[in-house]
Amino acid sequence: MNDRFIELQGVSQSFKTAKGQFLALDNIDLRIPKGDFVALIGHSGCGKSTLLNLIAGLTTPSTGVLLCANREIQGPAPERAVVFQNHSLLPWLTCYENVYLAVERVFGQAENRAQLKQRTEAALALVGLAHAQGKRPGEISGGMKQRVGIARALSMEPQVLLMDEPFGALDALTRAKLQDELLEIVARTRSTVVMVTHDVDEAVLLSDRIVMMTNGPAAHIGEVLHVDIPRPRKRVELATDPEYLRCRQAVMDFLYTRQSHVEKAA
Ligand SMILES: Nc1ncnc2c1ncn2[C@@H]1O[C@H](COP(=O)(O)OP(=O)(O)OP(=O)(O)O)[C@@H](O)[C@H]1O
Repeated sequence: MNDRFIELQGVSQSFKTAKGQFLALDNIDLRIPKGDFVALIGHSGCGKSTLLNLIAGLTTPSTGVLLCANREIQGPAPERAVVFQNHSLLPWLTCYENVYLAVERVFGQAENRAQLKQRTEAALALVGLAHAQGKRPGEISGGMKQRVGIARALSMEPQVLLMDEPFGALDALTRAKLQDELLEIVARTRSTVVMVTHDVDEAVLLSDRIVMMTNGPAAHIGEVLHVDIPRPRKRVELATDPEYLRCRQAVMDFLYTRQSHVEKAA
């Protein structure tokens, strides 16, 4: 197994603000093995999205280097697909067309229309939306929209799935259902996943490792917790699982005892 599939070496990120330079992330070193599910957790404003955007290649670090599969990350690429909290679908296109657009961009040069159609339909079927492919985003629920976003990301056959609070805007029941679906999809696709979340239970349920970030400014990685719960994981059984409870307690302790939140202005 490639235990440094994604690697961050001495990564810092500062932003220019009206009050001068603001150091958001300070000297982050992190290795993510291929096939791992990693959650980034920390208080609001600590720099989770900043870190995810760097891995996505949407921004470049002020100092340090990021690598994916031994190559420097120098911009966005289909090998690293991103799912945002607000799905970011094009409202005038159907679910099918939203996914097809991504499929065409990645595979359009090499494949014919029938193959692209097959990829699009397979991605929508993977998230249980075969029946809704002709609907527009305005005609489906928030959970369905988020599924289309996930289908669009998976349709590109990314090596890495980057998710920024993908279920943050959903009600608790829909969220639980999508978490369970994501567990199944990731088991099938063996994707490497990096997910930003505020939710301790979500982090423990889904992850192999939980990267716990200190409060900013100059946030860094406080601790990395390994979650040794065998898969497949069943949420109902986990409620009394000693390893689940241990991990949950460790994250709560980090967040609410060792990093209790103090708002700091940027
Ligand atoms: N483009 C920018 N310019 C200036 N400051 C920024 C910029 N982007 C982020 N920041 C600052 O960097 C810090 C980290 O922001 P970031 O959005 O990464 O935090 P987060 O942990 O994802 O927060 P949340 O959980 O609330 O989404 C914050 O203080 C934020 O104000």
